[in-house]
Amino acid sequence: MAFPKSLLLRNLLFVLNPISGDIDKEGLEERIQEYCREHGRTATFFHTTGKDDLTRLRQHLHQEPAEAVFAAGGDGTVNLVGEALTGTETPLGILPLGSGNGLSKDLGIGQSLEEALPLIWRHTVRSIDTLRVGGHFSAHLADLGFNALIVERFAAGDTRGPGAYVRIAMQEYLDYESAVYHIETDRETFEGTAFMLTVANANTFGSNVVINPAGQLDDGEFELCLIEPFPGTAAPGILYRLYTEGFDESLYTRRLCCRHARIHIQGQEQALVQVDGEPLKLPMPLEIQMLPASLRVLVPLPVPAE
Ligand SMILES: Nc1ncnc2c1ncn2[C@@H]1O[C@H](COP(=O)(O)OP(=O)(O)OP(=O)(O)O)[C@@H](O)[C@H]1O
Repeated sequence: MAFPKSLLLRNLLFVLNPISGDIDKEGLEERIQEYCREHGRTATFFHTTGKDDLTRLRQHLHQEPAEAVFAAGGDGTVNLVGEALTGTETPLGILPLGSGNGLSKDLGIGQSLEEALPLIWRHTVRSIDTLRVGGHFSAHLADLGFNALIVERFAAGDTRGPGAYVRIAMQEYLDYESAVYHIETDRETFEGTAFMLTVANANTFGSNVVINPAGQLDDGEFELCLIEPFPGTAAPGILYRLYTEGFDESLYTRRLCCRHARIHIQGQEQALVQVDGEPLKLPMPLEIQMLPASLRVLVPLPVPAE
């Protein structure tokens, strides 16, 4: 089997998020620097502040162009770097240092620094689709409804980790009222009540819930994955299917495949939408546009067949 050749990318910019994943980043720059030196690469660093990062990163790249830019953080950091690079030839690399790291998992990137660092010299390049959700860039998953609410509550709280997420979900589930969604896509119209609706460019949440098992990051399409209201007794079965790639097998799920969509929630002028892990309040209707093959990403070389 012939392997695609890795690109010779010498000048690498690393975008470091100091707070992502509650991970101690002491010594991280030195480690990256040292690894790059060993492999004949030059590493420079850009630190996120949580304010105006996109504008600052674009200015930085304009003044000091890099041959690849690595997001060293979680999905929010990947979203930032992805937006800055979309529509350019410069590839995005990921060092997964967040709490969920959803896109890196979907791209088959190793989850430890040790496993991910070799991407700087050993990789193949894949062009993936990206989305605009209500004008906001999304490379991974966005959603409305129950999960968006939990992401917002989680972001507002001061406890991190999967335990806090599950605790908030259990508390909110009891009082949660599903809304009526009106959806128009380039192929069909749907109207009905949904517990949550995920706009999926990719497959899997950072929590390993597979919301869109058949979706592909480079097929020029995205999926709207709906979970309809369900009785409490059905919850364990739905959860089981979500963790075992069985989304389409449930009585309470539905998937619409499309290239463009407009979503309206009955009685709401704005709604909570989580986009690549960030909770946002966006006006209705919500327009979703696809930018096919708009972002180049570095992914591990395929493993040779035995
Ligand atoms: N220096 C900083 N201080 C405070 N907040 C920051 C800083 N830099 C970035 N941020 C914020 O970090 C968030 C993005 O974090 P990111 O998603 O990368 O990590 P995570 O939430 O731990 O991981 P994941 O999304 O994979 O679960 C954004 O809301 C951004 O505004």
